[in-house]
Amino acid sequence: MNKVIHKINHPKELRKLNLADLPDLAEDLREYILDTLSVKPGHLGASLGVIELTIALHYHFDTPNDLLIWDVGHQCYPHKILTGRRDRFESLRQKNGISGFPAREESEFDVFGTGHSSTSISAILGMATADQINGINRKHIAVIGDASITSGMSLEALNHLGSTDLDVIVILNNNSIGIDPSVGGLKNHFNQLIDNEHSIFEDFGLNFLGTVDGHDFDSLLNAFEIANKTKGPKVLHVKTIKGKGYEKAELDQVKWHAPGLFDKKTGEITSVKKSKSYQDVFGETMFDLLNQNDKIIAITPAMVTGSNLVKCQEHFPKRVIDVGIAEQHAVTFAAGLATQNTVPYCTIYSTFLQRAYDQVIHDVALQNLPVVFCIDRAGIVGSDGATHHGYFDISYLNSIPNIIIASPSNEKDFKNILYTAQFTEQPFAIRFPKESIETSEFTNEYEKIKIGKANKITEGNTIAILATGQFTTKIKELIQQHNLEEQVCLIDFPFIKPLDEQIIKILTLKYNVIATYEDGILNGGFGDAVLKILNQSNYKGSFKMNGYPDDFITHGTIEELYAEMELDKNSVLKFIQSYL
Ligand SMILES: Cc1ncc(C[n+]2csc(CCOP(=O)(O)OP(=O)(O)O)c2C)c(N)n1
Ligand SMILES: CC(=O)[C@@H](O)[C@H](O)COP(=O)(O)O
Ligand SMILES: [Mg+2]
Repeated sequence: MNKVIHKINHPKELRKLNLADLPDLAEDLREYILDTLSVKPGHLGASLGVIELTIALHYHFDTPNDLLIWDVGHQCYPHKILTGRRDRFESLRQKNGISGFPAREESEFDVFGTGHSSTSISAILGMATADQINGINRKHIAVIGDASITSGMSLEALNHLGSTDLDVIVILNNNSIGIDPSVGGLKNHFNQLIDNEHSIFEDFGLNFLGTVDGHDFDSLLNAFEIANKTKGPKVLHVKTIKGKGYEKAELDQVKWHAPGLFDKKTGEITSVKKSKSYQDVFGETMFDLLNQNDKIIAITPAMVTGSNLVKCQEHFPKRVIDVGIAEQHAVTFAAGLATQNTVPYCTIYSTFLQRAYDQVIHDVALQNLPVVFCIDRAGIVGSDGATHHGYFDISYLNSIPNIIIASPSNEKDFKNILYTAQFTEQPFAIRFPKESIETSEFTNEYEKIKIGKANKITEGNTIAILATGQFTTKIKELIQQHNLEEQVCLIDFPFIKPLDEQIIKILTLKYNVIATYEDGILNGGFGDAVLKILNQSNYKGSFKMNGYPDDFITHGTIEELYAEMELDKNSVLKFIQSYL
């Protein structure tokens, strides 16, 4: 307990340390983060890379009065530990524990909630503008990574910032990598940035303060002194190493971005892979499709590994394109591809696709272009929490004309839907969760699936349940486990749009109880679409919609969060039994 880290409950105490104590504090922080993350999985590499930077920032600036924002926020663990959350750090990303990202409701030091990249410069500029209007004089600092600063929002904010006289400090934390190796023309520019050479930042109208070693306290603190004396908006280029101080994490920065459970001593990653996942099926199938049809092009906005496209990219380097953290660009880039006799599969996590909503409408659906959207992490994602759950994609896509929305519940359907999508002449969205998948015999004989058709799984007489995606799987297992085949009529909807209206109308003639299950927010979702048909059919029975409430869902395990929303298997069973 006599370590330096145990003396710091607030940056005020940090600022009392001698400069010579800071390396020891950095060592303590590194060990503490490694010890914790080895048993409580989270984002490791980025946090290890900013330990010295974090200490120097809280040492030099008067936080929380001076405002500090961490872009993406996955690198905020040293920040959280130094700002009064050391003893809660072991609850990281767990239910009722601290979030894995900065969160305003969690601490006055978390001045802006992050999780999606490239928001920090816009937000800090907003804060600095407000302070100028309110006559408040303090420092405004945004820390943003080399991949995140190339995103559209960041460039929009830099352009605006350059037109102001605000004393904002943008710290570019350049470790030359995103989750995967960063891409784009600016990467080389950043890596060639040295002190007195012209930089792109001056073109934006910003002061460029030069390049410093982000692991050297003297260089950092000296640079902050210069920043304080430099009027107007400025950029400091800080070079860091992702995973700094833990050899395995430095050597394999992609894997150690978020390694899961690991043995700190041996560096062995001990997380056990569960059964086959939707992501496994997606990666396998995309490989087949790219192999079968040389017009197919897979696009990912900086999530090659997360979207399971590494093998595809190795084999088809010209047709698996990482556009960087640029979801809006990814969608309209796909739209352009679709106009010229190629078949784009635009692969974006549900939560990140939110950033490209207008592009889906204006550039794809309005022109009825055949872009295939592979929407991964649809539904609850677990410990990443509210900023990363795929809540809204059913709702936000359901209201767009021309678009097909598919939601497969098993391996065979998933493969055949991905296969079928290449032949359709309109926008085609396929959503799938971060879950294990119901495997099916598949002889690699792909076949076209009938779009819009629902499938009857069981023919029970008492209650009709209409489900989609992973809820069909869950409920099918429940019916089998509890021998409810006679009571429950389960209908699987591999397509949410167009909806199989005919089967719904037939159900209204036979069942007094109809229910829907979907892994998405109920506002404007699958259940709402079914309700519209029931109303048109003048259905008099009882109808119950099951899905996410009109709220934001926090972090925890997927099972815990579904139990909280009464969408876990026990709750579904109770629901069914209440009608028997
Ligand atoms: C809008 C958005 N797209 C994608 C992601 C997924 N993501 C999280 S961290 C990351 C890479 C960030 O790289 P960089 O900005 O260089 O920061 P570093 O991890 O190197 O500190 C990505 C793509 C995200 N959080 N937000
Ligand atoms: C910080 C960030 O946004 C990504 O690292 C995200 O957490 C990836 O999610 P998966 O772990 O589900 O790929
Ligand atoms: Mg980086």
